Amino acid sequence: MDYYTEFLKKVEKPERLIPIVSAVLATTLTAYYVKRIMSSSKKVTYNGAEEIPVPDGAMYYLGHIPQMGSVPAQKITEWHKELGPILKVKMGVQDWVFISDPMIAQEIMATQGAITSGRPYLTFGNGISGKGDRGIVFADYSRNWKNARTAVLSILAPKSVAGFDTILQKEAENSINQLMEQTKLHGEVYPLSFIRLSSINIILATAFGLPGLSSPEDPFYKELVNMIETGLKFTSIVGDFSAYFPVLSFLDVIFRKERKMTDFVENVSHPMFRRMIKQALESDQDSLVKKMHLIMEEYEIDERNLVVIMSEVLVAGSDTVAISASWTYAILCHYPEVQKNLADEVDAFINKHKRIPTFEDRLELPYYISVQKECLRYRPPVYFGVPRKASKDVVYKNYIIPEGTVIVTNIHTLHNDSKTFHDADKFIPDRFIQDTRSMYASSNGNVQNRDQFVFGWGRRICPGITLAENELFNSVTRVMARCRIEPTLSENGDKIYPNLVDVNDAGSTVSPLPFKVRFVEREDRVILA
Ligand code: HEM
Repeated sequence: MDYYTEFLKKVEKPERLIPIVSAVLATTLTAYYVKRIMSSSKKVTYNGAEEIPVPDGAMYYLGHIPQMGSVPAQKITEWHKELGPILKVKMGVQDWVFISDPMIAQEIMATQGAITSGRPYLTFGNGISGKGDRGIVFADYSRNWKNARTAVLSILAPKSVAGFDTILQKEAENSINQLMEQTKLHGEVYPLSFIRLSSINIILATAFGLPGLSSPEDPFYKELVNMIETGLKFTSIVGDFSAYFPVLSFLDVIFRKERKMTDFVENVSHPMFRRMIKQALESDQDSLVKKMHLIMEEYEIDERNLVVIMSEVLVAGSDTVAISASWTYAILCHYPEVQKNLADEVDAFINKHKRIPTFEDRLELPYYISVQKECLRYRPPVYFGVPRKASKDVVYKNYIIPEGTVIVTNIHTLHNDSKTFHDADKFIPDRFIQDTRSMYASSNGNVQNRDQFVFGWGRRICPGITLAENELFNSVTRVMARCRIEPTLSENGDKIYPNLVDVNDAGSTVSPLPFKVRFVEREDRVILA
């Protein structure tokens, strides 16, 4: 928004815009002619290749961006309905290929993964924070990325995550206590900040071996949230517009884009992570940092790379889970009968085993498994995942996806496709009742039987699936054991339910609009706590 604010200040004095507008026009025209000359000379042709369908109305240089509205995935879903499961959209000067069919996604993103596992260049992720091919999330498909990923997987793989069970259970318990306390104190609670606190605490504990923070008011929590939000802003289209509209890159100089990003990285974010890594190494607790430290030399990870990897793990691993849990609570609030079934299932487990279930016991809770999968399907926390880039020309049937094209699976379309999910627009809690596979197993298994698409594909599939699944399991089953999620009440006593229709699309994540609910202690609970 900084850029906009500064831009608007200039708009208030239109005469100051004249040089900018003239430069845009001049550069745009030059770019147009250069591009025409280049595209006529550089075009690679394949005999018999068909054009990938392109929606109408692309504007010169802006492409389809002006048509996309505040939730681009919804527009792309409309285009898929009209043009089929694979289409090409102009994002500024970049070509993005969108895929809405699981079989096609599997073929392109996984089977042909050797040439589709790159990431597009982003000024912040690649040029400034991860410069020198460091990091994991934004790093291009390279030896450095492979080393970083192997190191991260050594602690996020299912067996390693089991070692964090106690921490995960304690955090879930703390979070529920806070949600219930807030409800008692204020009559209602806005759950996202408490859930977010819990998911940040889990990363602090597992990745850094650091103690959890007790409240969203904690200054360090606020620092971390600011760090996460600023990083996300810098990687969004608004924050990095010259990646999409290179002709406007001179505005970066005016708005000091790179300078701001560098200041943030060198003076705020990296120093903070260096401090956290130092604390982690001095702590008695086991952690991802300690494990990484031991294998850094073997995997050629230098000190700056460790800082980048750890900052990306914190960002990738906290908001995604918090938003998934928020959606789950928002949805369950609308379905008291589903809450009742979940509570009955958890109660039956507690009566039988005289303890609360843990993730290891998940097979005894098939209804919970189904409901959680359905919540992720019905309202996924991400629509585009993390975009990929073709590192060579990709051939799919009669189509060619040229080298350098950005490739995205549109989870919004895929989850709303009635060929993949019957009555896709309905919340059907027992949709997955026959399928108790873990999300990890389902995401990595045969695509024909796959029921999870939110974690991506192939070589770059999310390495945090089991941690995410474990966190959600502990939180949701514990909430159901202890309380009911109820709507808030207006002054007249009318019930106010969370909005499940409109979303807050932040680019990398899609969360519910801010909502309040009540976590009301169940009088018929079978645990006392
Ligand atoms: C519900 C929660 C989560 C969702 C929906 C999610 C989703 C995703 C998606 C779609 C990708 C891109 C995959 C691709 O390119 O095909 C990804 C990558 C990644 N995720 Fe997650 N994620 C979640 C939780 C986590 C957690 C808990 C962690 C770690 C603590 C994590 C760490 C990462 C990392 C490091 C990458 C980059 C992998 C790479 O580029 O090789 N994620 N995630």
